[in-house]
Amino acid sequence: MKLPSSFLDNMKNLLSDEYESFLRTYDEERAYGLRANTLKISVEEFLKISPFNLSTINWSSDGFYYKENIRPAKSPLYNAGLYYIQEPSAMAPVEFLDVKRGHKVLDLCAAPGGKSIQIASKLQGEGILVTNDINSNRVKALVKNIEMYGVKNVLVVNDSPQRLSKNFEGYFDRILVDAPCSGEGMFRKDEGLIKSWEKDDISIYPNMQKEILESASKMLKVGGKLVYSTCTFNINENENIIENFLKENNNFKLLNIDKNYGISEGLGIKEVGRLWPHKLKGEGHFLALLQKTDGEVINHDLEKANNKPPQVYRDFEKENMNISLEGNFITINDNLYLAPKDLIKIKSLKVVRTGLLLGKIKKNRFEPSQAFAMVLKKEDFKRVINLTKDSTEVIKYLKGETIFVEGQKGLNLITVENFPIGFGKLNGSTLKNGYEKSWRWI
Ligand SMILES: C[S@@+](CC[C@H](N)C(=O)[O-])C[C@H]1O[C@@H](n2cnc3c(N)ncnc32)[C@H](O)[C@@H]1O
Repeated sequence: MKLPSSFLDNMKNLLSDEYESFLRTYDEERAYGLRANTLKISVEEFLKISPFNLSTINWSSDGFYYKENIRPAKSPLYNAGLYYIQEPSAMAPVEFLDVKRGHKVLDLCAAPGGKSIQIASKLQGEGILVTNDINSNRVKALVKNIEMYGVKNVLVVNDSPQRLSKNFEGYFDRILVDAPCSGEGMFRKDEGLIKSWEKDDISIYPNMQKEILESASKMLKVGGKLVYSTCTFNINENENIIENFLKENNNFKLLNIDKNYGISEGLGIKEVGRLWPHKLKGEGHFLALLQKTDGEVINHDLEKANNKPPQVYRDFEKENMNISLEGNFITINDNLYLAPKDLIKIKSLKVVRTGLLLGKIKKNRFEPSQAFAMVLKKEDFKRVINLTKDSTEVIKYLKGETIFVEGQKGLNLITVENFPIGFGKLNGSTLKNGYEKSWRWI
């Protein structure tokens, strides 16, 4: 791997005695990780059905290393949203955010959504997750992941931190700022990033990070906690950002990150955490935990809750389901959503998902969405066709092909090893494939 000489000079300056040992990591295998999605499966149950050889990641409650030769995205269990593939050190920021059930949490720079899903699994369906990214292309991946992993209590937003801060002043218990950065910790994972690092002007990041953190801080409640993280080694994007922020915001204090599992002190700041590839099995991350100690307490106007769904939706439930959903139903452009509770009135923000997208209201019927299938349990649906993870049928289903199976006529929930992956309509033994087109295997 050919690393830019200016990068190596910077690292030598930062690491002095440790530089040689850091440099050697580029000749070693990188770390591969995945996290069980505890919204759908417990860690114990996951380990029972997982076909992979896994070992524990110490700083994560549900994260595991896997070996390079395994391709976990090629198992149908992945499409059931049972695990997320995530670089091991990227699992640390949410572990230190101290998210509790019922919290209101913001993930401000969220796409493609690995850390949002991790936050959602800590919330376990209680409270609310607002997940945002400014980049409209990357938001598409964020939406897909939110849906595939079965997150319901969510607002997906595609807007700027500044505009968000006008809506959510003093609203959140927890905020994650996983900031855009020069990505120096990603070189082993993606060599293409070395070229971008050389080509791009990385000096733009500190100002961008400063502005994002400033907007984020306005949205935190008094007493609330914020994690600022990056996947770069550059001190200007890490310790210096925090030092400068604390100088300008004396209503914030820095909390200590426990230095277990090979996590190190920061450069010149003891409280922050550094995950170095030469000190633990991970590609590298920086994280700082801040708490707001003082500020204005804001009361927000809440949206009217408990809107009823249209009758066609209730008819659909009666015909197909063993459960009936309760909550606040909202229709936007013929799309029916189950909105999160305690939603505040939103003014002029680009919201792409207001809770769970249940489906489309057509003239006199309701058509369920892929996202709806992904939040169900097999016992919620009247007709279920279960496929085994190693069957040719499940692969064909994921490719969008017609399959031939036994079952009851009508709309069926299709499951793999009893975990939902989508819908299909059975007529005789022919299953019309309902798997979302944009999710299909190619
Ligand atoms: C490090 S990545 C986030 C990774 C993500 N947290 C995850 O775990 O999957 C940083 C993200 O910040 C987004 N971004 C860049 N500028 C931003 C801004 N001003 N406000 C919000 N997001 C921004 C980028 O589009 C990018 O998706």
